[in-house]
Amino acid sequence: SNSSGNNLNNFPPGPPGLPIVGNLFLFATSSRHTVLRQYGVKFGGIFSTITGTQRVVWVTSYKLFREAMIDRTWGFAGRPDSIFFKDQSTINHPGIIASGVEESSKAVRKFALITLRSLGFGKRCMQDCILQEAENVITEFREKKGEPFNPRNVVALATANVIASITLGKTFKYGDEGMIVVTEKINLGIKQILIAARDKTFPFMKYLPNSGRTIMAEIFYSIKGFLNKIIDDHRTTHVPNEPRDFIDAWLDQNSQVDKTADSIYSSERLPNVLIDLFAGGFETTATTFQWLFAMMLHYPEVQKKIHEELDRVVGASAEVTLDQREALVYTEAVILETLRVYPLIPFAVPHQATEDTMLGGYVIPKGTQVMMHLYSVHHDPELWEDVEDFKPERFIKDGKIVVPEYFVPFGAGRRSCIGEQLARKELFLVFANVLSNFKLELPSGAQLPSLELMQAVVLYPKPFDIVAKSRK
Ligand code: HEM
Repeated sequence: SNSSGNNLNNFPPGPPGLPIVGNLFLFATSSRHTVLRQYGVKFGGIFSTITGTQRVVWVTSYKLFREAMIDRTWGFAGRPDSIFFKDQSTINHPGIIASGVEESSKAVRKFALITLRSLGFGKRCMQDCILQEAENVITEFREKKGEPFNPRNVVALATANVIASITLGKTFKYGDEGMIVVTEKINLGIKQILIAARDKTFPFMKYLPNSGRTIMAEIFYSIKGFLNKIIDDHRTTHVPNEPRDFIDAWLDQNSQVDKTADSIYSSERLPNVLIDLFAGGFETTATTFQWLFAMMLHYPEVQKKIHEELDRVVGASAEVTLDQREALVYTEAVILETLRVYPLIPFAVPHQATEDTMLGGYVIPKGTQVMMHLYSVHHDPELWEDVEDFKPERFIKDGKIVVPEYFVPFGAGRRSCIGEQLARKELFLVFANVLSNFKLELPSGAQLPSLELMQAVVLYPKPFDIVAKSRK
């Protein structure tokens, strides 16, 4: 097989580009998701762009997304080196998000998936951790006493704490060193990714001082220092085979399952895996809450229906738990519809062809970066009726939730999100309990939250304030 990456005889065509900057202009526009979708329609669900020296293939139709992620199994399960910041540690001991398809990486991903699931049923039950954080959110909202506030920081802390309790066995308060590390530093790192990767896209840039790389190196150093202290504490308090959290589970796996000197469950790898759990799970979930709140302000009739359902199923005073999830059909449908309209990682995490692989009749050479434009799939008028409307009912059939296979906010296949179950439980428990306690309103005189999509790896809304009126 041709692995040189130069086999362009049967490569997907694309819009014409300008020299050097190529199709970079495409991504400068704030409506870039609409632009990408339109190119997808024009070129039949797959096209290519050029930025600097890099050719990128874009998949926009569900049919080809499915072919790439499901039918081709490992064919597109790689990750391009260029877009991630890598130092010696992440190259030799990769975490999860940027790792390739070596057996060790597959094993670590599988271990993380199984461990997240089993911790959910264990002593430190996932539901208890989440309900504790929902309680904190409600307390914070109540303390605003009906004054306008930006809900972002409150839900961000709650979301970070859910992951912190499952992985590190502890939670944080505002201003804690830990809170700053897990929310601000890891986030700053995500934002620096693109800057740090510049010199791969434009090779001449490696001769310029690259502040992105320096900042990333510093960020990683301080995050790891912090995590290693927590890991050391675990080593002294850890009881074998009674994992309290993800770190304990890792230590068990290292000492009992894999005794080899170069264990894949090594101390060097653990902080990199933990960082990826925060990087994958924090901003995504926190931002979904912001979109949910924005929807409540935009569609008061939707909020009214949720309140009616909560009052009918749960009653006025009780706490909402997972036992009621199946009965709270409309509330669940609102969460699904929000994720449809605002898929938080609109082009998933970049993929890479692991070998020359067929897709849509084209040959995608080994090493090519391939992007799955989830946003296009979720906004395809041939799949979704009244595609531009916010319509939770589309997920309800005969009084039950029905999720079509082309609903893919978590991706699909070998590299799909490992936090989906956790995220969906968290979104449900926190959102339902907040709405059970409050009616969310627009501050008087304020404009409705903007629904414009900010330009970033994650789909952020512009900041907005809400008023939380107590219902109890
Ligand atoms: C609303 C919440 C979330 C959304 C929308 C979301 C979405 C996604 C998407 C689209 C991907 C990339 C799939 C691909 O590359 O094709 C992904 C990967 C990932 N997510 Fe999530 N995610 C969410 C929450 C979480 C949570 C709570 C965690 C962890 C506890 C998590 C951990 C990860 C990890 C580790 C990966 C990388 C998997 C891999 O590379 O093999 N995510 N997520």
